[in-house]
Amino acid sequence: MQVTQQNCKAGCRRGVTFSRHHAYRSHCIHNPTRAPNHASISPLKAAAIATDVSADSWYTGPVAIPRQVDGIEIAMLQGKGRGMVATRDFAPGDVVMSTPPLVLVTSPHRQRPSGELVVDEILERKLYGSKWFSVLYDGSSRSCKPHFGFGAAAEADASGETAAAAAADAPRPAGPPEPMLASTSAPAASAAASKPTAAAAAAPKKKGFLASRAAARRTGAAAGGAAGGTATGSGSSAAEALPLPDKREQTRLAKIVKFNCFGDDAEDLAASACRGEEPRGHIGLWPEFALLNHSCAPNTVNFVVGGAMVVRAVRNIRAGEEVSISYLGRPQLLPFQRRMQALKEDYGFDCDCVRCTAEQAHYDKLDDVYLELFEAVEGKLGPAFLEARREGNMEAVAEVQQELQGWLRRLYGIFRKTLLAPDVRQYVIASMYDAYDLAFSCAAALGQGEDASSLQACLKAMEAVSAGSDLHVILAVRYFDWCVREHGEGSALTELARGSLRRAHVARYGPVSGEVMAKLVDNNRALHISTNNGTEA
Ligand SMILES: C[S@@+](CC[C@H](N)C(=O)[O-])C[C@H]1O[C@@H](n2cnc3c(N)ncnc32)[C@H](O)[C@@H]1O
Repeated sequence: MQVTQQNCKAGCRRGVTFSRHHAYRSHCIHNPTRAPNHASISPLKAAAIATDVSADSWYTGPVAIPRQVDGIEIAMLQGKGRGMVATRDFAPGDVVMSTPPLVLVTSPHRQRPSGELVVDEILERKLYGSKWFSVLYDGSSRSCKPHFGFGAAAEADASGETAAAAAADAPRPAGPPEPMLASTSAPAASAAASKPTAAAAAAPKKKGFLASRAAARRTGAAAGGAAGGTATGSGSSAAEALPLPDKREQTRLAKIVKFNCFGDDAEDLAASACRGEEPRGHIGLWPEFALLNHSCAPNTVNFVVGGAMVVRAVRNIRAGEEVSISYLGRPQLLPFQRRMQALKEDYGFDCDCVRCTAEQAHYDKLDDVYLELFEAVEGKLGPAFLEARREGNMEAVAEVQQELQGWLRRLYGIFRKTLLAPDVRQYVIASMYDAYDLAFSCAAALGQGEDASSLQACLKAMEAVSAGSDLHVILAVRYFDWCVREHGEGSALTELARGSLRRAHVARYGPVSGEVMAKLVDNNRALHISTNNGTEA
C-alpha cells in the first residue's frame, strides 16, 4: 500500500498528506491580517467526549508506542483475499492497531524516501529471513492464503532453511507471526536522519540487481541527496547465515514492498511536536498493518508517529465489520473514475467500496457537472489561477473565481433537484475537493478571508470520507477559528464547530485530556498558518 504520490499542482513536488498538499496551498486559506489571538481561544472548554488520560502518554514525550493489536482478526473476504475484521466494537478514537515496523527507512522531514530503499534494506540486512515474507501479498493469488506458515517458518529458522521454502508445504496454523521488532529506534535529530545508520553502512556489499542502485542512493544520501535516510530493522543471527535470494525471489520481495509498504513525507507533525521529536519522512513495512484492505471511505485513519504505525477507528465499528484503510493519500479526493484507475494501476483491483458504488450509481444524475467541473478545475481554472497569482493579476483571479462559482452553483442546483442521500452528497463534495480548494485560494488571494460556506461543506465531506485525516483536523481548526472570529466564543455556531474540532482530533489522536488536545489543536493551527504564509520548515 505504497501511498500514491501525486505532485502538487503548485509544483512543490511534495508527498501526499492532505493538509500539506493543498493544490494551491501557498495562499489558500487564512487571511493573516484577520488572524485571531489564538492564545485566547479555548477550543475544548465543553468536553462532551469522555477522555482517557492514559491516551496522553503518547504525546507527553518521545515514549515508545507499545504494540497493540487486539479486537481484530484475519479473515478471508470475498474478492479481496485476506483482510482484518473487528471481533469487538470500536468507538471513534479507539486504537485498532499500533504496530512496529519490520523495516523502516527514514529521511529528513518533507522528503519521502523511495520504496527501492526498503527493498535494499531487506536485502542488505537479510530481513528476507523473516516469516513475514512467506505471508505477505506479492501480487499472486497464491500469496493471499487463508492461513499463515508461521509454524513451518519458525522451524525453518531453527534449521537454517529459508522460511519461504519451508512454509510451502508444511501444515499452517492460523495466526500471524509477531513482528520482528518489538519497537523501533526513533532518531530524533534530523542530523541522525540524514545519514545511514552505522549498521547499514557496515553491511557487506551485496550482489544482485539492486546493488549498484543501493550504492548510488547511499552516495546521494551522504552528499545530502533527497533519498537518503536511516533504516531500522533487525536481522536475527539465523538470518546472518542466509544466502542472498536469487533474482526471482528478489523480484518477489520487490513486489511485496510495492503492494505492502507505506510512506509519507513526515510523521504526524502535531503529535511529533508534542513528543519533542523531529517528524521524519519515512517509508517502511508494517506487516500487520499490511493485512488491511482499502476503502475510499475507510472506517479508520492511520499515520506514523515515533516509527510506529497507528490505526484508529474514526467511526463506530461493529464486531464482524471489516476494518479498512485508504491506500490513496491525496487522490482519495478525486472523482471515482480517477480513484478506480489509480487503484487498478497500482494495486490491481477494481474498487467496489461503498463510496465508489454510490458515486457510480448516481453518476447519471450528476454527469455533466461531475466530471466537467473537475476537468475545468484541473485543465483550465487551476492553471489560470496560478498564473494570475504569480503575475499579481487580481482581475484574472476574480474571473477564475466567478467561473468557479458558476460551476459550484450548478452542482448545488443538481443537489437541490436530485434526491441524493446525504452520504452520497458528501462523497461527491469530497471528490470535488480540488474545486473547493481553488475557491479557498481565490478568496484568500482577493483578500476576502475564509470562504466559510465552502469550508463548512468540505469539513462535512471530510468527516464522511477521511475522518481523522490531517486535512480533516486542519479544516476543523480553520472553521472553528472562523466561527470564533465572526460569531464569538459563545455562539451556537461556535459550539457546533467546537464539537467538530473535538471529533476530528479524537478520531486522529484518541480520547486525550483537554490539556493535550489543546496542545494538538494549537500545533495544527500553527502548522496551518505557517503553511499559508509559506513559512513552513
Ligand atoms: C496490502 S494487501 C492487503 C491484504 C491482502 N488482501 C492479502 O490478502 O494479503 C493489498 C492487496 O489486497 C487486495 N485488496 C485490498 N483492498 C481491496 C479491495 N477493496 N478490493 C479488492 N481487493 C483489495 C489487492 O489485491 C491489493 O493489491
